[in-house]
Amino acid sequence: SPVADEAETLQYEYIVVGSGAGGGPLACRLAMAGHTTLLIESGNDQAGNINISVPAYQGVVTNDPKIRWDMFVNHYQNQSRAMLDPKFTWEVSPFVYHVGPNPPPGATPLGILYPRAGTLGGCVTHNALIWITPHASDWNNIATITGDSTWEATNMDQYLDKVYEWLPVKPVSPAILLNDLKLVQHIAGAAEVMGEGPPLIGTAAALAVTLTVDPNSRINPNRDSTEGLFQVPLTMKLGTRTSVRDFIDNTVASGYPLTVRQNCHVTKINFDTSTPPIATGVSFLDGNSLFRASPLSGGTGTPGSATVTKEVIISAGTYNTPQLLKLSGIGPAAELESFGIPVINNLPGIGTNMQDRYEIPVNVVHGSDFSILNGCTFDGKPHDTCLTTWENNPHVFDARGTYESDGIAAAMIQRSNYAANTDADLFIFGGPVDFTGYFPDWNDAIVSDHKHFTWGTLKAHTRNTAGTVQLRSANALDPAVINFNYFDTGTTAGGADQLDLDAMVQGLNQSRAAYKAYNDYAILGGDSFVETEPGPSVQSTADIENYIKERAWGHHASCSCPIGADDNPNAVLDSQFRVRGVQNLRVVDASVFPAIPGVFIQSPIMMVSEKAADVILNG
Ligand SMILES: Cc1cc2nc3c(=O)[nH]c(=O)nc-3n(C[C@H](O)[C@H](O)[C@H](O)COP(=O)(O)OP(=O)(O)OC[C@H]3O[C@@H](n4cnc5c(N)ncnc54)[C@H](O)[C@@H]3O)c2cc1C
Repeated sequence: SPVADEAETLQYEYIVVGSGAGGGPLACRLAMAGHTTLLIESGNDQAGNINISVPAYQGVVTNDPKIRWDMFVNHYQNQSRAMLDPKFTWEVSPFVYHVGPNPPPGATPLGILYPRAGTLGGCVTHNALIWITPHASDWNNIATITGDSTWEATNMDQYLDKVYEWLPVKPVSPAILLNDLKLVQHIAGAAEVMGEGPPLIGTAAALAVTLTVDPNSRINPNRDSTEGLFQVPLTMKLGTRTSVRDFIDNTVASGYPLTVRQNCHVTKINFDTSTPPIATGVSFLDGNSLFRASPLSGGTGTPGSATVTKEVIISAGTYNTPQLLKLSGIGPAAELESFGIPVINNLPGIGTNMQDRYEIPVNVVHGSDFSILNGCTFDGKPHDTCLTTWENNPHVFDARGTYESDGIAAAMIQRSNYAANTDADLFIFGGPVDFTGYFPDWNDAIVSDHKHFTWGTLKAHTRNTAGTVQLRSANALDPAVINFNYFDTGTTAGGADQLDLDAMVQGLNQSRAAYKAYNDYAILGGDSFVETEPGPSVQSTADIENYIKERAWGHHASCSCPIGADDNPNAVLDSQFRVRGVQNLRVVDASVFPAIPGVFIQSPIMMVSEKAADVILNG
């Protein structure tokens, strides 16, 4: 990259801030169309880092100091209530944490860890690789709200085709999963409660067929409402994570006019003084790991700036995009003024409407190990024989073994009795891990032994729109203050909180039913287990509800700069991603959705990224 004292001469047609699911593909498309494009990324490219490549290291990679941003969020603003969650975390000294009650004297309460990635490719470089495409209703809803028919699902389908031009998707081979008969027994139990009970004789063969059933099927007209047991498609190629960062690297290597400026944190969008104001470029700080959520932070960086002849596009993610807009003078006037930030445009919706899914596990512990995890230490050391197997074998006949899986074996997809429409709204994933959500070193805890199994419910189309992103200070290197305002402290109109809770209870009960059905397949030889989460004492609906309210988490935060109708004062963007009230400025990432889409979020974000490229290039 050019050095800082040349920065004043940096000029491009487009600047894209943030290289994740939203910004990465868009920057590539703009450059592939021949436009000089500057893609600015606070982190750097981790090419060659084994943690980003091995699918089974999806937990490990979230803890890699070169990549991770430790964001802490509030599920509840009332701290006594928040501390009921055993995942509640305290800071003992910088980046040294205490998790749970009884912190050491002087520790500072932080909240709940929300892993984020500051690296090329953004959170897609550290995520769990799961690829589930959105529901048609997600797109049709945006078309209805905005009156822009290009958002209709039938039109959006072309953008999925565009994503598949560069993104390979492949499920874990059933052969790898079916080697472990105890695992097979759990999958058989789930198949039974989903009404697909495999015959007792030939169970493994019957399940092998089930595990080829694609939840993203584009030939099933009823796909969005189809229930059952499914394979889990992953963004990988030849048993290796492949994703947005590969698209970016390939675009640069192909000679398109894409400049990636790494280790560069954008602090402000610059505007001229016309009416309406026109975005002219950005100010930034060059330096490694500057953002203070990075455990490697501490530097102050070298200032610089760049200008555009066409547009600035902000793709810094659900938390950082509203923060950057506010720091630049676009946002709720009172909040900006309280930090001494001159108001360019009073847009009250920025940093509001934030949404997430709710997730909750039912975990059990067996007396003996899952054999699929034999030799897997998840630490990259020489004794990690699963890594050796993954490294030393080509991707033929499933020879790379367990590590070409992300640890999730299968998923029950179900429509709860509380869904707002016909879409299946529960995704209940199962695997041989002890997963209870995110907290420091969660990646070690989930595999600290090889005896646990998790069925985890993920609730799609949640109704809570009460999340906020607010400035902590006027310093761009300070993380924002994030409040989700869960359940009864959030959206309650029409019983919204209770409907989400009811659906979660149903998912939890369905998980327990799958464990019960496990026993019907004892012929496979799996040993017995004891429930560890929520645990045998949590049985009444009231107790289950309390458990969910205390411990639920999410990891698809979105909707904090929503697209909306022209007459909606809280709409931040128009239907073409343009920030209202200013010119030459768009937002393209997880924050653009008015309502949280689909079941997993990376696919709708990448489809939005492809749509934005089309809108920008073709009007
Ligand atoms: C642990 C975990 C697992 C997940 N697993 C899955 C999964 O399996 N499937 C799925 O669909 N979704 C998953 N997700 C969610 C999904 O990966 C993210 O929601 C998605 O990547 C968000 O995309 P984005 O473009 O909005 O933001 P990001 O991917 O976060 O990208 C934003 C980028 O902007 C950069 N940036 C931010 N601020 C600045 C600035 N001021 N200057 C310069 N650069 C900046 C950041 O470094 C980052 O690279 C997971 C999330 C987590 C936390």
